[in-house]
Amino acid sequence: MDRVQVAQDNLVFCAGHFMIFPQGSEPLHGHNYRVSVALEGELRDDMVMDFVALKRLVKALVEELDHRVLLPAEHPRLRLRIEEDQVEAEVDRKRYVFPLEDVRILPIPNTSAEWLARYLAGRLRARLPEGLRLHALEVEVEESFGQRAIHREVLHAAAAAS
Ligand SMILES: Nc1nc2c(c(=O)[nH]1)N=C([C@H](O)[C@H](O)COP(=O)(O)OP(=O)(O)OP(=O)(O)O)CN2
Repeated sequence: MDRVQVAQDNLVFCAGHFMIFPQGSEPLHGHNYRVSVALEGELRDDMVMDFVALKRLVKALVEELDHRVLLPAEHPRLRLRIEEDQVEAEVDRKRYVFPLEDVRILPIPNTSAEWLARYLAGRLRARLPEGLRLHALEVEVEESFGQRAIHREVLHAAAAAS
């Protein structure tokens, strides 16, 4: 089994967010997130996957999040209301209103680095080309220097065997 990894300087996104903790929510703030992706599997045409194609896929995913405010759709204390081109986000006693085009509403319960890594892994998995012989996929999201979450998925046996 072999492993490839892409972790280039351009696989970054600058985004605003706030974590919602049991005791309250953080102030809105931003990070320059860095993303890296690793794939493990058998060789096909002498590669696990072509770096060029993998970089292109990951870059497209991070660009969707770049320069946006990230809001988790699945947190039980966050109420999101979309009216025309505005999003109102209410958590506890805080209320924000953002232009809809400036936000990404994500299907996750919180915008922790862990959930962002899982979210990106799911998006990437759905876009991987057919026919790769992959065993595992790993996405790392670094929120700030030395502070990162890594999500690893063992891929379905059928995908690995194909
Ligand atoms: N396991 C996790 N812990 C925390 C996460 C996370 O995503 N996963 N996120 C946060 C906050 O979002 C926060 O932005 C990071 O907190 P903190 O390190 O305090 O903030 P800074 O990046 O500004 O770091 P300093 O060292 O204080 O400058 C918290 N925990």
